[in-house]
Amino acid sequence: MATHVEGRKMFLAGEWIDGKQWIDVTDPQDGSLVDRVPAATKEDMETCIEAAKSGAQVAARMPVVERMQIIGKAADYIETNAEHYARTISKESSKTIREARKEVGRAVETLRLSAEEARRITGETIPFDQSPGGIGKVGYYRRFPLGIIGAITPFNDPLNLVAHKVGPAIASGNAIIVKPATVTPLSALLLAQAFSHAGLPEKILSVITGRGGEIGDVLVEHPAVRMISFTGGVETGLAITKKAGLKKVGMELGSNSPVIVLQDADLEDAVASSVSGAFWAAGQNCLGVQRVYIEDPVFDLFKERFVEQTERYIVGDKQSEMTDMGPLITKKEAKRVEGLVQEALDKGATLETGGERDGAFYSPTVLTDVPADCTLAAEEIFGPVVLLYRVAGLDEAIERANAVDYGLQAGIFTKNLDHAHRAIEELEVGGVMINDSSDFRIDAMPFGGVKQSGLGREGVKFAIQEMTDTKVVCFKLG
Ligand SMILES: NC(=O)c1ccc[n+]([C@@H]2O[C@H](COP(=O)([O-])OP(=O)(O)OC[C@H]3O[C@@H](n4cnc5c(N)ncnc54)[C@H](O)[C@@H]3O)[C@@H](O)[C@H]2O)c1
Ligand SMILES: O=C[C@H](O)CS(=O)(=O)O
Repeated sequence: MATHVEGRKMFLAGEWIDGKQWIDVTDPQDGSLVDRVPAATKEDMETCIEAAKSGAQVAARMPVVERMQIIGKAADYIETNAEHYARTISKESSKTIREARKEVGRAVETLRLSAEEARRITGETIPFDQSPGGIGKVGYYRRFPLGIIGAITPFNDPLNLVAHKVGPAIASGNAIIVKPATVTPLSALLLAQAFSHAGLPEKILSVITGRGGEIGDVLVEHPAVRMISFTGGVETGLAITKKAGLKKVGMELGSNSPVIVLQDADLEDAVASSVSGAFWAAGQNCLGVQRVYIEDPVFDLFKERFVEQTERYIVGDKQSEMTDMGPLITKKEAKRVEGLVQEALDKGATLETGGERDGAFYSPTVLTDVPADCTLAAEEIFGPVVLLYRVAGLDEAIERANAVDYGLQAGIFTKNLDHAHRAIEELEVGGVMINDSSDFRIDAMPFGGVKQSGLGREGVKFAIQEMTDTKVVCFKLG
């Protein structure tokens, strides 16, 4: 039943603003109307940026203790209202209520880390007399906020990945303008609500809802915006970097994550971890396990156990405590994934399980014998599909794992330390998980990819470094 909704307001520079036009936010599992948000105009974005100019001055002058208190209060607010936040994530996105609750917990952690790291934004003294010209001089450097951060975020983690930008920005004395994913804006608006409740001064934070290209370009191209912090697909990332001009860009992009399972692995552990990593958030996970390279002697047993566990997944109503996996974000996305699988089957791949679509739902799918020229072998699937490959040994596994344009994170299951260290050295990724799948992250660790998976690093302390510049000070002694 369509619920009557008043429509949310967007958060422009500390004020809740109605829209002149609206965008429906619908539940991907049944198309029901969840809420409406304003369709911001280019003029709204211009207004936002103008307000952020003074917001940036206020933010930079905020004492660290005040930043810590406000961020901490926002975290408390979310924690107190955790179930409401989780229900909102689960209704507007693909996540089951269980997955959504975990995201809320992580967002609280991300904010608490941001409050902590606000007190650790330090510089250091530099011994200038290490050079002849520096004799009689002393000095140091400090870190200063960039000013205005533009943040553009994806649909799949609609709260925590916004917190990963807003928390560090405020901790480091910046103003920040968030353009959340068009299809999942509600969680970002709830984050703004938490900061509004926490007493964040006006004009420091804006959450402006609307379509990416229309208002995104204004944010990306405006010279007063000193960094674009983007999380999303590589095509969008490339479009943004071409338009951004002379400003910092942080790019957290796509992947096609590999996992290696050697014959000495704890097979049950490898299966359980890889199944979870493959189907979390219906595979709409930048760290999702997409390719598994299994050493020949254990391939058949691994495949048998992997398919068994996959077929136990309960797919259905996101709001049910029993459900393991929900829908993709739209029926169109489910059809895209269906087409990728069909292409592989047409080219000779074997369907071990799954391969069925029902509206926006696509069943957890396992393929083997996938030819190298299939799109899903090299590109990001971003859906609940995983490819199993038989390999002769570690050499072949590493070579094939690296043979794609992405490089976010990888996993390897082995008890052999030499093999683990070889994987650490030779896998072309931003993170290697030993005896875990690629799908592992804590919010404090440096996070990001190489090759087409991104530029720069997030993870609270590392995002703060990206969102600040050093300033050197030198005193010539009398
Ligand atoms: N590396 C990471 O940390 C990470 C995390 C989550 C998701 N992702 C990636 O994000 C992708 C899925 O998310 P998505 O479908 O929301 O990505 P997307 O690129 O379609 O959209 C991301 C954001 O960009 C906006 N946007 C779209 N076109 C734009 C334009 N021309 N100018 C400015 N903004 C524009 C969208 O409105 C949205 O807010 C996947 O590739 C996934 O791997 C990466
Ligand atoms: O989709 C990619 C996310 O960044 C992975 S996580 O949810 O932050 O672990």
